Amino acid sequence: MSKYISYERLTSYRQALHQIPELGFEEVKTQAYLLEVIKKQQSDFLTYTTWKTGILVRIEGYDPVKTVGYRADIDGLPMNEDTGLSFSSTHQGAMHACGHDLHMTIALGLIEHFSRNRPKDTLVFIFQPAEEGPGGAKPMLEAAEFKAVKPDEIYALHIAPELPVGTISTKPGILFANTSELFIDLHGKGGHAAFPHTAEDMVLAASHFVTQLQSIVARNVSPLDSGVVTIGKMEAGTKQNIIAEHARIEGTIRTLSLTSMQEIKGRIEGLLRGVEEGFRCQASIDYGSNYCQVYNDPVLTESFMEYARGSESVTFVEADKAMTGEDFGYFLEEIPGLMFWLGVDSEYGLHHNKLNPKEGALSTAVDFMIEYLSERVGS
Ligand SMILES: CC(=O)N[C@@H](CCC[C@H](N)C(=O)O)C(=O)O
Repeated sequence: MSKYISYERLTSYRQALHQIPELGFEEVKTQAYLLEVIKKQQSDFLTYTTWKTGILVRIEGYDPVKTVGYRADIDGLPMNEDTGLSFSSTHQGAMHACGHDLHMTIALGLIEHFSRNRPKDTLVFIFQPAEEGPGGAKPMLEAAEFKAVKPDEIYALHIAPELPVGTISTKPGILFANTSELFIDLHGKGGHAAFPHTAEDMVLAASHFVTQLQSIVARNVSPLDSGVVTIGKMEAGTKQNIIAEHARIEGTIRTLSLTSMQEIKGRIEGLLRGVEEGFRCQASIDYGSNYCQVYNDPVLTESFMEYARGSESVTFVEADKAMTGEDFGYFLEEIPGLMFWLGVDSEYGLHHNKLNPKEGALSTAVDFMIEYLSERVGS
């Protein structure tokens, strides 16, 4: 139960949004739903603009000297939901498996509160598309629509399935890693399964390459540093009795420093040259989109943590760094602020097709952020 907003309304927003997950920059129904709720607020001091499939909502303070921002990401992931929930995704091949349905709902709850309780300073709520890829934060920051409402400080949260409901967690400095997507194509001469000596097998080449990749973090990244190279998708061949002429490997690289990112990319390119030579094929590499680290402003974060420790609405736990990526890092490059984890207690984690966050976390986040933002903007 929320102290400030109807819990039934919060869960109805969340369940409606959960049913219509859309991929990055395709969030058309999501944007329409959010606009429908925003337009219902009937506030004289609330205005909004759209940018691509995103929305910027401004609640003008009654005596403003600064603007405080709150960002929610709005896209889903390309996967089939397997939760069995009555409000499961109605979009085949798409799911809110990273909690953005909760992120949006919490922002709607905050908008509802502050559009009825006018703050002294101005608030801006940012519904940002394409966090999972190709990245909406960077182009949004460059857009005139964003520059017109650019906040002086900014906040965001991310659900944490492993933390209990009622808990929030963060730390000053680096919270999330630098990321780079990774797309590799291998092309060779295909052929008949019965005549392997006349062809170059891209299934075999790709398999060797993926195995070799594991040596990079184990043997090339300092044990005192951190790195991740994960391959999440591999496709090759067309039929069981045809030697594959093409393989595609898709993954992601995560590091805590840009130097390690460059080193890992250099090693991947070196190993690929070996695969080209060893398996008589041609390789191409595309790094897709890259996100900078999420670096929480030390001063704001220390004061946020002190506030959270004294709050009756939450239990605060200091966080460790995580190798997750978030394009909220681009907002933090330009605007002081922070991101924090919100406990949602799900047996299955982020990016799992059975992820099932507990909805009680909506009240925790809405109540805590109403109280914290009220401190920041005055009432
Ligand atoms: C919080 C979270 O899960 N974020 C995503 C961000 C995706 C980054 C990029 N598209 C990539 O895959 O490298 C994550 O996977 O950490």
